[in-house]
Order: sequence, then structure tokens, then C-alpha cells
Amino acid sequence: MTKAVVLGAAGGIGQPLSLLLKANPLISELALFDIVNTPGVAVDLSHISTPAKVEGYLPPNDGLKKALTGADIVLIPAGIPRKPGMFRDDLFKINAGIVRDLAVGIATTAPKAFVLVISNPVNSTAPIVAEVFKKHGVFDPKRIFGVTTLDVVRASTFVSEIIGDLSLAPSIVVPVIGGHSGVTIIPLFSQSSHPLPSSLSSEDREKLTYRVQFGGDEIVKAKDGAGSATLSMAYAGSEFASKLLRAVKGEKGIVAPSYVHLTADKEGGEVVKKEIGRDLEYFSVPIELGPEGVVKINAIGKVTEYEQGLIAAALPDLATNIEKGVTFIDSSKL
Ligand SMILES: NC(=O)c1ccc[n+]([C@@H]2O[C@H](COP(=O)([O-])OP(=O)(O)OC[C@H]3O[C@@H](n4cnc5c(N)ncnc54)[C@H](O)[C@@H]3O)[C@@H](O)[C@H]2O)c1
Ligand SMILES: O=C(O)C[C@H](O)C(=O)O
Repeated sequence: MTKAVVLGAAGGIGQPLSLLLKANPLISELALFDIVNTPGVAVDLSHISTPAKVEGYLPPNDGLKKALTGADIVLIPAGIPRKPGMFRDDLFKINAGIVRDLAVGIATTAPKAFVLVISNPVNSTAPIVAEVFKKHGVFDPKRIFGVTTLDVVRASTFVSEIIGDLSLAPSIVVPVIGGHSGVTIIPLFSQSSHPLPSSLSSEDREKLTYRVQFGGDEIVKAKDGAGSATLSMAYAGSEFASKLLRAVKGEKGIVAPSYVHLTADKEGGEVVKKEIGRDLEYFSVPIELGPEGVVKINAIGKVTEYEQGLIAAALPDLATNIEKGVTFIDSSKL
């Protein structure tokens, strides 16, 4: 029996993500929470002939608590998306408080649940969840994940587009490390499972790197004020949740990048800190998943001089973003 909960379930990501989770045979119960529209979304999904029982909740009558009771995995896509001209950090003002309040609900009702943080800016919102959990004495770094899977999905897709064969996209693995915004997104094309990136000119490799780092902007621009990635994010969120649930069920060797607290695997985390040359608390790295969440943080390994430069360029922003999330909770009355 596995209960999944989506917080922000009526939104642009929330709805298709809930659809994909409803289609996941590993999920037996699906609770949808939002400040609007969840009763309708839940009834709609409940007609789909898959095992998960679906319920929708709104804030009145302890809706958040009811949604979270018995949760095994909680996905958070609640909060506002970007409009053209905005940076993800511009969302902090509104989304930090939303994520904090939802995290309090999880910490008090389902402290053992795996938490997948999608709301931006992820570089700060994942630390916000962790700090709330620390304040409630229930912090387990193995169970809190900033979702960076969309960057990984983009890297595979864009390589397959250059090859000219989209059917290869699902099997192309490119580790993407760092964080989830602009220059903090670091695709390691030198470690691509497909040799194409290594045969590119340095100019073309830089273009490809830039496209992954700023892929979110392509969608924000194309949607022209109507939001940011929703459908591709729902796919990415569902992919990561599915990997985690398979690992929880005992499947071995499942590895995926995610933005985690580096004490989730102390030894592995120390190796990563040495590799990046800075004592950051959070970093996205390929992690091995298991029944308790993070089993192992993998080393970054060999990178090119260009990629080493990308890592160096990401560190100041990442440090600032992490500090901003931590300070926000330090100064919040909880
Ligand atoms: N991690 C990633 O890769 C990634 C990718 C795409 C988008 N995002 C982020 O995900 C977030 C959601 O994007 P979207 O396009 O779905 O936005 P959206 O506006 O379409 O949906 C957000 C939903 O959150 C709900 N909400 C607001 N406050 C809430 C609260 N206190 N409790 C519960 N629900 C609440 C809203 O009612 C709405 O239904 C944004 O912050 C966006 O930047 C992250
Ligand atoms: O770009 C955004 O604001 C949404 C998301 O983080 C993305 O990478 O598409």
C-alpha cells in the first residue's frame, strides 16, 4: 500500500502530475490538496481504471492534515510560476511562505514521508523544507529531494534532437548536477552515455550546455505570460517518483540526480564537497535510491576543464540561494 500526496494538485503541473501518478500501478492511494478545485480534479481522476483511490482536499476542515495522513510520498508543485523577464529567485517572495507552511503540515502529520520539492526556486525551497523538519526534530536528509529531473530529461532530449533520432532520448543518460536555476544547472556532457556530445565542437557543446541551463526560459517565452513548464515537469516529476517508489519496493541500482542535503550519505557527501572545492550543504548529484531514500551519493567523477569552470561559476549563486532558504526559516516563527 503506497499513499502519494500532491500539494498544489489543481495547478498546471499538479493536474498532469496527478494524472501520471494515478496511472502508476505502485500507488494505491492518491490525495490531492490545493487551495482551489481539488474536489473536481479528484472526481475526474477517480474514473480512471487504475488501482489508486483518489480523494481531493481543500484547506477547510483540516484538509491538509487529512490529505497528508498516512502519506508515503509527498510531491510539492504548489506556488506561482515565472512570467517572461523573471528569474526563479523572483518567486521566493511568494513561494517560500507557501512551501514553509506546507512543510509544517508534512513535518507534523507525515514526518516519515519522502518529500519531493518542485516549487521554485528549488535551490532555496528544498532547504526550506529541510529547515522546517529540523525545527520539528524530524529531519532525515535521506528523505527530502529537490526535483531537478527536468534538467536531466532536457539533456537527453536535446542530445537526441542533435542526433536526429528522438527514439534514443529515453535511453540517453547525461548527469546534470549543481542546482536548478540558470548557471547552477551543470550538465556533464563529457559523461553522456551517448558519444555524440564528445564529438561536438566546443562552440556547439557550449550552445547545448546553455540550452539545458536556460531550457526553462524557452517555455516561459513560448507560453508568453501563461506560466512555465507544466507538462514536461509533470513527466519529470512522475519519472523521479516512479524511480523512488521502485527503489522503495526493493529494486536495486536505481540512480538519479537530485538536489539533496549532502549529509544524506556523509561519506559520499564529503567526497562531493572536496570535488567542488566548497563546503556547500546542498548539491544535486546522482544518488542511488533505496527503501529509506538516499542510499549513496555518487562522486561527480572526471569532468573536463570546461565543466570544472561551470561548477566554479555555479557555487556563488548556489551558496546564496541555500543561505536565503535557511535564513527564511531561521527568522520564521514556527
Ligand atoms: N522543479 C522544476 O523543475 C520545476 C519545473 C516547472 C515548474 N516549477 C515550479 O512549480 C511551481 C508550480 O508551477 P505551476 O505551473 O504548476 O503553477 P500553477 O500556478 O499552475 O499551479 C500552482 C498551484 O499551486 C496552488 N497553490 C498556491 N498556494 C497553495 C497552497 N498554499 N497550498 C496548496 N496549493 C497552493 C495554486 O492554487 C495552483 O493550483 C512553480 O513555482 C514553478 O516555478 C518547478
Ligand atoms: O523555468 C521555470 O521557471 C520552470 C522550471 O524551473 C523549468 O526549468 O522549466
